[in-house]
Amino acid sequence: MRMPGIPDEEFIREEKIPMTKEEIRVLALSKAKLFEGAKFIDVGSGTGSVTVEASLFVGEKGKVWAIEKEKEAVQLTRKNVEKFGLKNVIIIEGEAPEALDHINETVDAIFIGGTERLEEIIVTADKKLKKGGRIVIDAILLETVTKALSVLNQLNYKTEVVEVIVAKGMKTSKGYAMISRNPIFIVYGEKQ
Ligand SMILES: C[S@@+](CC[C@H](N)C(=O)[O-])C[C@H]1O[C@@H](n2cnc3c(N)ncnc32)[C@H](O)[C@@H]1O
Repeated sequence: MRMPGIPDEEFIREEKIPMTKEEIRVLALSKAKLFEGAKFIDVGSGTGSVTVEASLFVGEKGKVWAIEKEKEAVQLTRKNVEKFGLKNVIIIEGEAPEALDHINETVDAIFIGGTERLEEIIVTADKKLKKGGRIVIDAILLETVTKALSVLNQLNYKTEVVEVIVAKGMKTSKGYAMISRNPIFIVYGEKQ
């Protein structure tokens, strides 16, 4: 088991594919309440950074599905999964919610970083989630936050939202300058 918090520099990156930043991954996976042996779905895997962190944390007895609709991002997820030598990851090229139908097991937590068609994704994700499991959504837009909360509340989830504002120190000749990371919202709900 490896705790989340891999430095961003350790991932293979591509400029046009956005990555969930290290500090946000740590918080989001903590809100997902992952544990060793857990089953986890990453919707909109992008670079694969969340998939990689989750895979290392749940370990060999756990399982991670990475869903991504863009071919280039799928390839990047695959490169990072290979770089970290992960054997418990299944990559699904396709668009959620339909791509979720390729998963024939119930899981312990679902992370949604790709928020196109969010409402439909949450409703389908709910059917794949065990009771007591969590759906965690990263959002930049206020509208995404209100939509996520509204759908989760309609499904009777116990919901929370946090706004995360992080600044990371950059070493300069005069000392450390704190450079802001984009603020982000993490919405999460627990299935009752
Ligand atoms: C903000 S990025 C995710 C970043 C990712 N967590 C990472 O760390 O690299 C959003 C990704 O979700 C994908 N996406 C958006 N909506 C999707 C959907 N409905 N189904 C599958 N992928 C989706 C986009 O193609 C994009 O790669």
